[in-house]
Amino acid sequence: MKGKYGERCGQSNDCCSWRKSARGYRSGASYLLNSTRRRMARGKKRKHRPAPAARGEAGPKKDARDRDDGWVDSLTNARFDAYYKLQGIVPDDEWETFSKTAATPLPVTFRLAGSRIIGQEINNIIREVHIPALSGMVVDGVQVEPPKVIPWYPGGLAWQFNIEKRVLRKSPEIKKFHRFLVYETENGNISRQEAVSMLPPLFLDVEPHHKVLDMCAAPGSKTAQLVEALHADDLTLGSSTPSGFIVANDSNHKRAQLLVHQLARLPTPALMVTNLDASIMPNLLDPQRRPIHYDRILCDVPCSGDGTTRKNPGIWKQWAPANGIGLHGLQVRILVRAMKLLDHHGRIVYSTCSMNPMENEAVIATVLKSNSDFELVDVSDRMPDLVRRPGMTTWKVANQQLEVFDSFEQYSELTKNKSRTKGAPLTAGHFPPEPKDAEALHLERCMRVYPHLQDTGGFFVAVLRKKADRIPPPPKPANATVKEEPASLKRALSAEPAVEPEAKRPKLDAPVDVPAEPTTDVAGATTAEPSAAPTPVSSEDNTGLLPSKPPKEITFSENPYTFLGAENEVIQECIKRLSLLPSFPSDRVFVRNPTGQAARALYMCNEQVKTLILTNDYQKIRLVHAGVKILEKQDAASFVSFRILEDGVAPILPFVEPDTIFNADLDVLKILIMEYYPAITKFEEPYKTLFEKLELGNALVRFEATNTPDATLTHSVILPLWKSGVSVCLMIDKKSKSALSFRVFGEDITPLGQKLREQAEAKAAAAAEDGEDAAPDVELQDGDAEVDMEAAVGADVPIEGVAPETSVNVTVET
Ligand SMILES: C[S@@+](CC[C@H](N)C(=O)[O-])C[C@H]1O[C@@H](n2cnc3c(N)ncnc32)[C@H](O)[C@@H]1O
Repeated sequence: MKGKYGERCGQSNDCCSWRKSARGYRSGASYLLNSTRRRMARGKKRKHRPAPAARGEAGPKKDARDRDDGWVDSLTNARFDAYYKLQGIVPDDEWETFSKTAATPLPVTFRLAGSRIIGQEINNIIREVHIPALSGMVVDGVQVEPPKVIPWYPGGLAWQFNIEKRVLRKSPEIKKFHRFLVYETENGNISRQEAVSMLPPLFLDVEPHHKVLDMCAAPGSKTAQLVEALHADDLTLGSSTPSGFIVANDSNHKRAQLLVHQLARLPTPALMVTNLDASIMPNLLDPQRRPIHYDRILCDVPCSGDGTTRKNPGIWKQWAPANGIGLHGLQVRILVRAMKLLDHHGRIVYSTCSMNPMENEAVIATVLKSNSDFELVDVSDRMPDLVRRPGMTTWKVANQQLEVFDSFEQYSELTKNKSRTKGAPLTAGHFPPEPKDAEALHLERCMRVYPHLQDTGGFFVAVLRKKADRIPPPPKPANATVKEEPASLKRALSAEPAVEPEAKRPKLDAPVDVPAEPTTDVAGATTAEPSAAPTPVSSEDNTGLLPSKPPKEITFSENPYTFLGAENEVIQECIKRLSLLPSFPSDRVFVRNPTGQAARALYMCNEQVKTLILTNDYQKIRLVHAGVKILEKQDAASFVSFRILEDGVAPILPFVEPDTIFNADLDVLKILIMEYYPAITKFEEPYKTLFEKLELGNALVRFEATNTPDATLTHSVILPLWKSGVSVCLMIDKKSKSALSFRVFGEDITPLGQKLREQAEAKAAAAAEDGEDAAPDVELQDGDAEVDMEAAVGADVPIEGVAPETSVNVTVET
């Protein structure tokens, strides 16, 4: 949140408020409104507190943006009000509701993620088990609203839930629902995401064969939706290999790593994660060294985030007109670069969580005026249940002091003798188009969503594509060499005239018409071996607000990507030991370490990602991740073998000799869930003998769909197992186990679940003895689940070095 505006967009849970816990980034799994309420309450307290001077204290050092004025008052900001009233973003008679809603906490929203089968199953559990249990409930005299389906989200797969911690503490049914949500979120089957943030990927219409670029992707909630769309044909996520791919990019290295971490919940061989400045995103090359053009590009750009005040009350304090003005330049450059990278028949979705026309329509108008090949797509017939307002066709341009300028010429005239104007300087691009131009641009085709329309955050979405009559006929057969782009093209978006004359461009705003172009050739390495020194990605500050400082992160120290090849002896060994079919795509398996040896983990990617890795220098494209980890070396006491990781089951399954997968029943599953390493003697026949006869090492076990009085498995699942001398171990992540346990047995019967229950019971008993109300159940909030589970597992030393892995998701047989 601190510092760069480019990183501050306020998409809260799915974006900037993912906080770092002791072990890493918190997962955002809290389903309570308490933290927001707490912050808001703190804001309210401050409001009534006398000023430090009045209390005889030295006041805090003031932030540069609220130094001058007294515009800010906890959950309101008079300048925000004045600015948006000036813009007339809502009719006068709606202002009150708009502004009140923008200052109240946001309801919790989530969507079913991952695969169709599991998504549907979990949705059914919500509908059939939890909604009835939560309906008609009254806590402390207050009627509790059960979760509601978000009406515009396809398939009824997204929900909204308004619940306070106070209420949760008092109701076992809500506690149970809360825990269910936490587990399924940890497991990647539910994504807690702000409702409006779900919109851009829906309008992008990604299909499994598409080449997709997500330019500003971290922390990745929208990329996750794109991954799901790419795998739309799968019943289980990852059970097919899409022919398309996704390049997910973020210029902030830490956030790019966070993106990798988040996307591990949705393992796909079709993913690449890069760490580049999107405004100068280099071309990836195909094997003929032609630039790749994408079918779909998402530009969810860094923004001031003033649509997220309901989740980030801090925005009230920081809000100032200069924020949007300063970001405009970077936003234009990112979108211009996207237009350059788009395939003729492709589409771009541009989005912000800001309501400011400077960051929205002014950006769209600027890029459309500079490139008449593009147009806004009319999507008004899509998602009819989504209440929205059309884009603004004109707006007011005001500086930090809310002085309004009629035109860029007037502004230039008034400021020409001033060596420095206060706040970010204005450019011609900030001003609305002439009415006649505005009509041709169809800015009304943009979409605006305001908080009060359907109890959400504020959001902006625009869909762009090339005009049909500007799409050139298909090219002649490709020439093997790439023609160097003429210098003029390197400087400008296209042959279109510049947006504004160079002389008029204020120095602090990066030029919109001359986006810094990368060199076309980023190729070079044909293997994963490093071939070039790390290249700085940008000399610009990525906030777009201030003159550039040297970028902090110019080094790149990722391991190379080395494809092993079918002849590799480790691959041969894996094929033999894991009973893989001859069709197993050995040529798409790679390792990531400096030596190129199959030392620990093996990864798999699809054909397209492989080609891109081999054709482009991974260092120059700053490739931080690709594909999915499928196999990992397991050092057992008597032998060393690779085992199939949980994430690897779906991609490997089509290549496993079917007869080697054995069936077991839910009693077996129960034992495998209740204990980490149950002794073989604990199983009834015929499984005891079956496990005894099983070869040491990796195995796959199938549990068929079953309905018994105590347990329900709605679809068949295949899970990895490890057989050691005297025990067997279900090799799935502890969170996956808990979630599976909840789904099948109705409660968490894992060792950790048992421990948490005992703790809760002990607390309740102690409280009862002291004559207090029953203590709350152990709560799993942001990050807590991870830490608790880790602690519990730490006590359970694995037999023969078999450690539960950290990946997620169960695999469904298709
Ligand atoms: C609005 S957030 C993206 C949210 C993301 N799409 C999601 O749904 O989770 C904007 C992101 O842009 C990144 N960013 C800022 N400047 C950038 C640039 N020049 N190029 C690429 N990414 C940039 C920030 O690090 C931040 O993660």
